[in-house]
Amino acid sequence: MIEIEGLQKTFSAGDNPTAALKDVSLSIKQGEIFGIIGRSGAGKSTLVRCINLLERPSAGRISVNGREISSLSGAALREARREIGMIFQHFNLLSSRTVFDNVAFPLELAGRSKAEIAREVTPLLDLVGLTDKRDRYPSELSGGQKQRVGIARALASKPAVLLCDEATSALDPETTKSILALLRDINRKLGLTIVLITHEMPVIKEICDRVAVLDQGSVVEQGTVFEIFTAPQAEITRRFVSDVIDRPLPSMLIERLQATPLTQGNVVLRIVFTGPTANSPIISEVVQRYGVLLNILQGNVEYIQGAPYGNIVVEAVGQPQAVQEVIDHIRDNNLRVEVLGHVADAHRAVA
Ligand SMILES: Nc1ncnc2c1ncn2[C@@H]1O[C@H](COP(=O)(O)OP(=O)(O)OP(=O)(O)O)[C@@H](O)[C@H]1O
Repeated sequence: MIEIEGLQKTFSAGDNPTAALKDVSLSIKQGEIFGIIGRSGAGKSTLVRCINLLERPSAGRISVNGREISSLSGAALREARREIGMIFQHFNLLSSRTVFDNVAFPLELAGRSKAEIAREVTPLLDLVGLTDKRDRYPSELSGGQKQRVGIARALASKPAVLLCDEATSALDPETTKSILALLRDINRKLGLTIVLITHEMPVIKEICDRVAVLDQGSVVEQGTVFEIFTAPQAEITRRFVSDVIDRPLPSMLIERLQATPLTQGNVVLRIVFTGPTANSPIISEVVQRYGVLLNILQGNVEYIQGAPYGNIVVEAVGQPQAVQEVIDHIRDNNLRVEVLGHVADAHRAVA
């Protein structure tokens, strides 16, 4: 649905040009929800604005729904833009127009008759759950309701693609969830391709199918949301992911944790179970086979795209040789295991 090849964007303000995008290539499939995550200044807004040509690329090619848009201008560009809806962090509604008239606005611009407009707008208000607010003004709506108007307005032109520029960043967590659920619903009902940019990993985890990580104008990593969460490669991706799924270690454990082995001590391990390994009975297996006790200090299971991701921290009580065999055994079974440190054996940790 969207093909981006070698996209570059340099802003030349004064003597210091800023390379906002450096050779970005992405391929976004029809019907998927594709997330683009990055820190502030990574180039996310510039990228999404290039997709509908609100910004002109300095180099590279962008095609949307089979049409190369990077070379279009005038009427051809306006026509191509109708295929690309957009919603914004601050909604960008017209304050002097009612909910109905905001949603009707793009249809009025396209010269549609009053009867046609009423026929199109009414089901859209129903879709976003705002039928009872049709005659209200934006100032009378909550943030979540305003974003619902923004979504209905974007859908009025029947776009093939919906671009979401930090669409939930101004909303509280509960409203964010309801807007994300609405976007997922629209994606499924209409088969709409959605590109969502955010700096919030929980948003990616909640609804995206695939994700690209943007850092300093370059895509440093991309993959399915499950791949990115369970096996992040780039350092920045690891940080984004650990903010969401690695619970901080309990302070009582951090205080006891030492970097080097102790003569009378035990090893603290983090074991990560993903996908098919999440249900394997590895803990009871190693306890029986190697005679090492695993005292669970912390544990949780997350569900990412419906697949389990388990993460437990254990204190391994046993002979060093046997503990090493446990680590090797866990690795041989394709689970991730990491030595977090060592603790004295005298007290048992409580999490
Ligand atoms: N119109 C502009 N003129 C000059 N520089 C710009 C312009 N727009 C963006 N930039 C620069 O391009 C870089 C990328 O900015 P961009 O807004 O795309 O980042 P972002 O990832 O969306 O950040 P944020 O999450 O803070 O919105 C930044 O260094 C920014 O200062």
